[in-house]
Amino acid sequence: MNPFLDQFFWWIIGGVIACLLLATGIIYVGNRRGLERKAQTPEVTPTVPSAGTELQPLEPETGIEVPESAGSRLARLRRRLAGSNNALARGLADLLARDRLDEDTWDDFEATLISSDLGVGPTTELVTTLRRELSIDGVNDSGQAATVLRRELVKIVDPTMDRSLDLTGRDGKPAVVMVVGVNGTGKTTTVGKLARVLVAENKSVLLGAADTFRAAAAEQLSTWGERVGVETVRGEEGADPASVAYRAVEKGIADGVDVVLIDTAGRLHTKTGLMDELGKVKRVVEKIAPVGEVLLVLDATTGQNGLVQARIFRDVVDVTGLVLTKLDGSAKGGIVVQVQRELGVPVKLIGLGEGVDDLAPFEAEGFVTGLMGE
Ligand SMILES: Nc1nc2c(ncn2[C@@H]2O[C@H](COP(=O)(O)OP(=O)(O)OP(=O)(O)O)[C@@H](O)[C@H]2O)c(=O)[nH]1
Repeated sequence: MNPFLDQFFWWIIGGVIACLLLATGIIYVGNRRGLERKAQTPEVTPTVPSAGTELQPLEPETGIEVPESAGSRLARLRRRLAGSNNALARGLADLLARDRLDEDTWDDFEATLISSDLGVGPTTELVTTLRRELSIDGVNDSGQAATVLRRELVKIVDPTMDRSLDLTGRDGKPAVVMVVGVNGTGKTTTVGKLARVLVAENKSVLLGAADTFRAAAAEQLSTWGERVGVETVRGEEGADPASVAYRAVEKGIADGVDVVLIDTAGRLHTKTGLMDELGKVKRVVEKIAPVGEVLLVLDATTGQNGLVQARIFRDVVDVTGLVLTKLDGSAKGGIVVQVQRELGVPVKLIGLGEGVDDLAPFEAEGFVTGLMGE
């Protein structure tokens, strides 16, 4: 063969092999990046609604979800609370089904209430009142006892407390709601769920990701917002949370939104520096708009520890309302009474699951129905 053609032939072969190697390399690197991205993707609150949650319709043109309407959400969550298979409901039902209310029954009854985190004080008070009421009326029948118990429980949960959220902005400025609490109690999830509730009520909302401590938190919050067409103001990781909160409220004022919801970083109530930082976030925001609500998120499953946290948060940021999360499947609902008494602040919202619309306003009657498993 002509040596020139021979050389040309080998150049072509070499070129083809080089191209193949290059292509394989590109595919390999691409796949690796994809896998790495997947591994780094923050743990976002599940987008799959929990059992019983109706699928949310999408607005066809924007891809934005339309949150569940208030009526349907409340009916569904009431059913969940009432039907929740919690130990207290079972315990009370079991006691009330007994033929006679003797001393042993009362002791078991007291133990059941204490194990639900109702606290020794409220339990003793409740049992004393019940025994007195039942003996005055000569009731020894479990059906009637249930009626009296229900009434007394509602009384100690206190239906007279004002549980409405202050969502009226002052001087034409947006209402500002700050959400605080220790790590992992459900702050970001609550802010996301609350944004959905407000959007469903036709309010314009802006989110402030003042949790600059955990990079994934801002991402998680933005995801919640994007799903319902709500913007999120974010800062760099490690940025001053007070400045992010300030910028969010500033933008909220400029955009004329109804409500700015500020998510803050989870912090241990025992860390003085972090608690001071939280006080600063509130003070800085209040330079431009009053903070109408400071919601303290407590995990219902943490029991007594929740009380200790609540006291310290109250002292630092003047808590105006409590959000009790993870009440689904928790037998510790009695904590509602203790924490309200301790702080003199009402439980305003309850979290009843990981589903996107599993947040309900708290109301004494419905809650007691749930406790009694009715
Ligand atoms: N079962 C149940 N899980 C909940 C509820 N609310 C929140 N969670 C879950 O609790 C976990 C923590 O929620 P987050 O919202 O990330 O908590 P956070 O307080 O913002 O966490 P940090 O930013 O680390 O302080 C998530 O897995 C949520 O899905 C609830 O009402 N019920």
